Amino acid sequence: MDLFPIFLKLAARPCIVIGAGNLAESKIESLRAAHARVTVIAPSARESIQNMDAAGEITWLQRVYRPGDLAGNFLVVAATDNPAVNRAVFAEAEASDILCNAVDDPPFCDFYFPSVVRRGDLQIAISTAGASPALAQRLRKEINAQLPLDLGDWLTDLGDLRREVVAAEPLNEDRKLLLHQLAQRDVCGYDACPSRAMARRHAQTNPAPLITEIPDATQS
Ligand SMILES: C[C@@]1(CC(=O)O)C2=NC(=C\c3[nH]c(c(CCC(=O)O)c3CC(=O)O)Cc3[nH]c(c(CC(=O)O)c3CCC(=O)O)/C=C3\N/C(=C\2)[C@@H](CCC(=O)O)[C@]3(C)CC(=O)O)/[C@H]1CCC(=O)O
Ligand SMILES: NC(=O)c1ccc[n+]([C@@H]2O[C@H](COP(=O)([O-])OP(=O)(O)OC[C@H]3O[C@@H](n4cnc5c(N)ncnc54)[C@H](O)[C@@H]3O)[C@@H](O)[C@H]2O)c1
Repeated sequence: MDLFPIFLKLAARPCIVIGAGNLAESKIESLRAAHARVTVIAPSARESIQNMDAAGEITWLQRVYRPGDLAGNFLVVAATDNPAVNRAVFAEAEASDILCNAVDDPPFCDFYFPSVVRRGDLQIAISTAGASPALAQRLRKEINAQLPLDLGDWLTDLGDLRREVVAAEPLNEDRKLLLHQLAQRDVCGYDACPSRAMARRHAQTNPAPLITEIPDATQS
């Protein structure tokens, strides 16, 4: 199956989860990690989900799903223990052009959840297109064991330094080469960081052109 891999910006987008059990919990957590605005509908909820509601982190509506509940949402996860309900949710989502994942029910999914290794802004998402979730999990564990725990902090510093370089140098081959070099070096947040010093020296040899006003064509 040829799936299209993308990383969605969900911040502040309304997303809805139907069901509030074991499977719903991990989906709610991953939606919240992307700062989605999450509503949960279920007659009963796990304690952790009740706590998120009490803390104002999500909105839990304590009742069964009703047709029409998906209106206004960007994405829905159907995670009840009743396949007929999950499929009714999928049917409403299809009719309303809302992206739907019916957990563990591939024909009723527009998208699948990947297995994810995360270090700050770095995310490695693994998909087997449903062929073997167990393999996706195994690969996650293997990759996770290989990646340093502080990779996310390093990436934050590298990203800050990259923004400095992009502001200081023009878009050309020299700048690209420098950015590849920096991605292989130690980078830290200190101003005296050797990689930052190197980048600043480089900017002197490859300076961005000064932005000048566009001449007014009517004045000659
Ligand atoms: C990646 C992960 C993300 C997540 O769930 O958030 C995920 N499943 C995970 C684990 C896992 N799921 C299952 C097992 C038991 C071992 C096995 O079956 O292999 C294990 C491992 C375990 O739990 O030990 C059972 C299972 N899963 C699906 C079916 C239905 C079917 O195959 O028809 C059944 C049979 C249900 C039954 O028997 O009733 C279907 C889907 N599961 C997916 C995602 C989507 C495709 C992902 C892909 O392959 O790319 C897809 C298509 C739809 C979806 O749900 O999005 C998460 C790993 C988290 C991690 O990293 O640890
Ligand atoms: N838990 C697992 O590891 C696992 C693995 C594979 C498949 N499954 C299947 O996935 C499904 C969900 O699993 P779970 O462990 O999260 O179940 P669960 O029993 O923990 O939670 C089910 C949730 O669905 C809600 N619900 C039931 N009917 C509803 C309705 N009409 N409207 C809204 N909410 C409703 C319940 O209130 C509850 O919050 C089950 O069918 C299960 O067999 C579970």
